[in-house]
Amino acid sequence: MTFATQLNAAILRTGSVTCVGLDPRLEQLPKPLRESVSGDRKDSVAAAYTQFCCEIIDAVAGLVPCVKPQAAFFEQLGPAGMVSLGEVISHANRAGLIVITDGKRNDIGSTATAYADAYLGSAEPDRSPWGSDALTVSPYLGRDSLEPFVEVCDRRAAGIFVLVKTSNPGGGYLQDLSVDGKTVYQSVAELVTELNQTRLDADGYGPVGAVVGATYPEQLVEMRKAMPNSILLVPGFGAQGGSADDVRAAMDANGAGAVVNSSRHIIFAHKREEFSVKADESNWQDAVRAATVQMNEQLKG
Ligand SMILES: O=C(O)c1cc(=O)[nH]c(=O)n1[C@@H]1O[C@H](COP(=O)(O)O)[C@@H](O)[C@H]1O
Repeated sequence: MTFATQLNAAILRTGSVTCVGLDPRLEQLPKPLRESVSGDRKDSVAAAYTQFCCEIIDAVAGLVPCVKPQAAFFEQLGPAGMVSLGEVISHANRAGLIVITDGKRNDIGSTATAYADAYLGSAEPDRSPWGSDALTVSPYLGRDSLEPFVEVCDRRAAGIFVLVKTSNPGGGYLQDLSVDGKTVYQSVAELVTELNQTRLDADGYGPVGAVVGATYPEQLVEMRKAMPNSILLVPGFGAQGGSADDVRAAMDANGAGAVVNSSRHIIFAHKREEFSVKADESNWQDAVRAATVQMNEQLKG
């Protein structure tokens, strides 16, 4: 089964398009985990990140189709953080969640192949060492930097999400530039659609997905039409201000074809007043679950 087929099936099975972003930050961890850390020792922080993310996975398994570990927060800890990232991905694999590793990688073709080999594919027999089902990828180096990823996607039933229109305020600096009568993000969308053409599943989706931010609802409508064969990864919901109304256009007629990411608003829900937890924050997982259910409901409504 291809990546797109699997992700759409998981969306329909769970009745959810929520993607839970795993972006751990030491200072925002719930008390019991913060207190388990000795000093600022990186291996101790990494152990807390592993426990935090694995318990989030246990709390949301069955409620959502996928999780998105953000590699940056693990890399920040050095080698111990990378071990933690590997453990978190494996735990999500075992919990039956689709894993989109957020690394925003890319390079010249031959190096891109190494990134693709490293990250893409969770299924035996040709499982990648990181074991993620998909990876976020930058298009900045051009078509021949994306093709190696797509070839590995073909071999390992994996997917990529190409940065098309990002959620950050400064993204337009390059993405909105006009060249030959179209913007850079529109040109990237055309390339994404082209790469999918010979690779469509029965529902018309290919392995090349696209990132389009919830913070640009008009462009989201435009990009849904421009990339009918791409699963959209829509970040920027919640903490960055994106609302359910802003992302409604991302989903197809079946309510699939897109996932909406929220990181801080779900994983640090113990800090939100509406999800009050005990003073010792020992039941922080209840807040994670409640915030996930709330987001699912908002996106259905
Ligand atoms: O590729 C991404 O996931 C991504 C693309 C983008 O345009 N904007 C964006 O915020 N992201 C990521 O999505 C997550 C958003 O986190 P929250 O703002 O806490 O929900 C972070 O891991 C970002 O790196």
